[in-house]
Amino acid sequence: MTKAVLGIIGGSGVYDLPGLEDVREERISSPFGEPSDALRIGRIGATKVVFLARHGRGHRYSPSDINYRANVDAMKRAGVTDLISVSACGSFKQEFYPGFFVLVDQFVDRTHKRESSFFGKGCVAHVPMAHPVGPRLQERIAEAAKAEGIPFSRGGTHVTIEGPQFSTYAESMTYKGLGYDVIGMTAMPEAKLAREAEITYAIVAMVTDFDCWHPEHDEVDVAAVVAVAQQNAAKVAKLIARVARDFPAEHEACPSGSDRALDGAIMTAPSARDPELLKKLDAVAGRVL
Ligand SMILES: CSC[C@H]1O[C@H](OP(=O)(O)O)[C@H](O)[C@@H]1O
Ligand SMILES: Nc1ncnc2[nH]cnc12
Repeated sequence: MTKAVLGIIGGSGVYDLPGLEDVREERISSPFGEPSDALRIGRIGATKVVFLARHGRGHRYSPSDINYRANVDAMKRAGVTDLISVSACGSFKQEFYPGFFVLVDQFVDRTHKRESSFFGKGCVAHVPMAHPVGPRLQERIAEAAKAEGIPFSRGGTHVTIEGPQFSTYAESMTYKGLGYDVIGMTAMPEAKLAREAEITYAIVAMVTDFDCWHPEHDEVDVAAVVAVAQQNAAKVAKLIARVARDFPAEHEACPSGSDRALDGAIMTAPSARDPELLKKLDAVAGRVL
């Protein structure tokens, strides 16, 4: 039995988690580098909750500069079993308007400048990613959104671009034509790393704009994103508080196998493994190493 600990990574406009009680700050150092900020560790109801501002407080890190590995590793070290990512995104669908929450369950990774695995030379692993979002965790978010009267939809594909620039019109039309639902700059490699760390992952994609494809809306800019993200912050806090209050004491087994993702995933023979890398993997892969 594993005690459930809920992790929250807050994105643009979400640098704190109102409602978190008995809070202490902890700077967790990771062998993969510096997390974006100190973890804020507290509780909501009976659930232990660990909050991290993805870009750091004051929004210091651009999507390409965030140390995603350190962030996820720090969450793992803090005991997080279930991770909810809160992320601002552009929309490719008329019905996903600014203020709407999309509980996406698929990702297309178009990033190219980020460390996207804890594993590598001296310890090679391949985890399954077909179903990157934990359906039970997502169900809990959906139930909470319903109870709080927040307009949301379940399912959808998120394309993660490198940024930091927003997309060109041609890119935007291409993603829309491919049937993608929303666009952001941070969901990948976060979701991949959570899977490698055997943390169940779900994402609340908060629509802030229509990117630049929509004939009746101005192209996206930071002011528009920030204005909507700030309006959404209170809704997000209510949503997370509800999820946390209703969270089970013990981690629920994930139907996608996220909590057992490393079973059989490591290819490198024990005799060929690099002891230095194994040391760094103590938290992420300690269960199987
Ligand atoms: C401020 S606009 C672009 C920025 O906002 C989103 O951040 P996050 O996913 O952390 O909420 C987007 O991915 C970009 O990083
Ligand atoms: N249109 C957009 N493209 C990429 N990231 C975003 N974050 C918020 N809106 C976005």
